[in-house]
Amino acid sequence: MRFRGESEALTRVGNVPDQPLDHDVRGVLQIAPFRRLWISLSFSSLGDWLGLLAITAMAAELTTDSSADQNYAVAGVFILRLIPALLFAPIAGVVADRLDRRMTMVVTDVLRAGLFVSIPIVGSLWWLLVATFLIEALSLFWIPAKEATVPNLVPRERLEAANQISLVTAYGSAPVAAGIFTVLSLITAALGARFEFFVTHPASLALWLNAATFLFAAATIATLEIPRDNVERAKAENPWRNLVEGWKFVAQTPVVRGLLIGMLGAFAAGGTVVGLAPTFVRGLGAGNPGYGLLFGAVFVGLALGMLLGPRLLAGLSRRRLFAMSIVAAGLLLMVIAVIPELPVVVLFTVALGLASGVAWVTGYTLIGLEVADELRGRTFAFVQSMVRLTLVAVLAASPALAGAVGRVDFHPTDDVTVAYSGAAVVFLGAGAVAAAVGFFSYRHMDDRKGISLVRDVTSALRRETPLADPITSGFFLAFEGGDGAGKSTQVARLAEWLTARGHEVVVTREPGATAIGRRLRQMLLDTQDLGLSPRSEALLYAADRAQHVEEVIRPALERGAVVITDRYVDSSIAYQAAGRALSASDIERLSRFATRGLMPTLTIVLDVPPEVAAERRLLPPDRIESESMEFHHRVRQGFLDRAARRPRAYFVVDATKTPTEITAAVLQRVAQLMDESAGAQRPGSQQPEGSTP
Ligand SMILES: Nc1ncnc2c1ncn2[C@@H]1O[C@H](COP(=O)(O)OP(=O)(O)OP(=O)(O)O)[C@@H](O)[C@H]1O
Ligand SMILES: Cc1cn([C@H]2C[C@H](O)[C@@H](COP(=O)(O)O)O2)c(=O)[nH]c1=O
Repeated sequence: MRFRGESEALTRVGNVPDQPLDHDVRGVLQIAPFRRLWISLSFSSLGDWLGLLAITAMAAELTTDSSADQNYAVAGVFILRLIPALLFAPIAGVVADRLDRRMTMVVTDVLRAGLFVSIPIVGSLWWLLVATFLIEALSLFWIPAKEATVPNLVPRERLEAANQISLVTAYGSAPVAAGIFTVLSLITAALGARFEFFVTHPASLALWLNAATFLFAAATIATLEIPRDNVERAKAENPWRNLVEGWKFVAQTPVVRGLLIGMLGAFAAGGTVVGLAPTFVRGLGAGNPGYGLLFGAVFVGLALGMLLGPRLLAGLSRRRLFAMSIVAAGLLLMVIAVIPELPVVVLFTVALGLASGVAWVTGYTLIGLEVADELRGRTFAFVQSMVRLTLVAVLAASPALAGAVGRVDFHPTDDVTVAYSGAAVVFLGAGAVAAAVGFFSYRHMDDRKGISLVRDVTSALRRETPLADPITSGFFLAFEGGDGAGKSTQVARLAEWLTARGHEVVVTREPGATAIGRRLRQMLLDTQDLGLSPRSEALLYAADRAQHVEEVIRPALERGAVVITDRYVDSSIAYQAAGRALSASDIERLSRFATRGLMPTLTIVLDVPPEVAAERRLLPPDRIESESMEFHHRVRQGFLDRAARRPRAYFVVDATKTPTEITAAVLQRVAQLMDESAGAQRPGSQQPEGSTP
């Protein structure tokens, strides 16, 4: 089969979700199928941790010769847990995409249970190592099946909450497992007084309980219905092609590539911390207690990041949040490396964990949101195997690197020397690499180019309506000015000129370009005194604008048309803020809400003294035209002030000139703008930096 293009293989990309992401964890647990998957996951995770503790303990017990042999046996367990990822992860992805994911999870849970039961029964080191390898290989098939299932069970807006609870459960079950293991060890010791078996096999109870958790997990999802999309398409391929298609998809899709690179950078930095933390802490003069503190700090931060980060920045593009958190993690690691004070290091380590937690949960959410069901298993599996590969490489290389670097003395002044350990220097490098990777990832996958990141983050923190996705086609022009300035005349002339040059031109106006807008216009301009308050007036203009953008402007720009509007946001700032003396920032916020931040590329202001404009009037004045001259002077000043603040986005024309002179100036400016944009394809812009609607 031909490799399908990115657009087909990605689900609808929701950089700003239609509905805000819902982080109500209790709400997501009320979705019955997800709740069952989560219960199953909780038991499997508990089993995983318990299994790790029991197997490593038993490996040491089965090797009684010397402590060196015991260390090798335990290290062997860890290595055997990593190797299957390198061998089987790609196949596991194909299985997750082709086969029934529920069956995959049930079968792997049951087989893992059987293997755990067998370890104490066989009771030999070689079988323990073989079983460890097989268990890990089975987990590799279980993980992508589970990860790829979550998006099938919860609506898009709840996916992040589902990932948050899944990840927190997966890692939160570690201390629970440790507690259970301790209690079971005490029970085993007591049983050992009566049964010889428990003296020779002290980890058996833990391993059997562990087997029971896997059986329970399997039973929980045995009857779970998992809706699938396009699974037939994946099945129709031969498995080899499935595999190649998965790799191609990851390699050729910028967002997935960006995600992968970001995750690998983050894990490389994380691996460095894990590998070098003991030496680093020793360099700070703190021994094991300091190491424990640092270890705990990472996990506290991770939990906080997973739970709070995405909620705090709910309105921010997930791609941006992902890349930003990796950059932040890298920078924090650099700070940790250069500050030789344990309390400060612990504090920054919490922050580092927090940033990593955000990156982790966001990365998972992004894959779930953006990768189509039929490719999701392979994508998760690919990410998983690359992450493990990176971890192995970093864990192996970082101590050697730190050793090679050795102690570095830094002399800020002649009589002050600050000594950095090799570990600190490697931390510094790893942090710089992670920050650079995060930045690269940001550039690679940014879905809001042209929108200031600071602006996006601020509005997310303030819980403001997120700006809409940038429009990358069409051209958006607005005419503004007082009543009778000559806008309609110039709009018509410009439209004629552009049409003659082959553009699709949509001429529109405010208020009244839609059915709802026409009714609002009647209310707004009716000279009969309805007692309309300034605030109601502002809201009615904003309502007209929201409808206008949704129904007329956005669709036309998306078609690639040139939209020319006779009045837009600036009229509200000039009339309702300057004219009616309402707060300009209130009106700006209202307009931003109405337009989701869509602003013209160029606003042409026809400037004319109100007295001159009034003389041009042929019809009786409407409600607003009937306002006092002072009002109209404030309005004129309102337009001019706004244009003066952003001269590049405005073109002010002296509208006392003849219509022909004005047209010539307008055409020249528009032609110049279009020439400038020809290379860059400048669309209706999305609130360029520093602008407010
Ligand atoms: N530069 C000009 N000099 C003199 N008269 C003009 C000029 N431009 C337009 N006019 C005339 O002024 C009147 C108002 O023009 P036009 O309808 O284009 O203004 P407008 O800004 O759209 O008005 P409104 O805001 O009330 O809709 C028309 O009769 C038009 O022919
Ligand atoms: C969009 C907009 C308009 N107004 C005022 C300005 C004019 O007096 C009328 C519209 O009449 P026109 O003949 O179509 O120019 O409405 C306003 O006060 N606030 C606005 O946001």
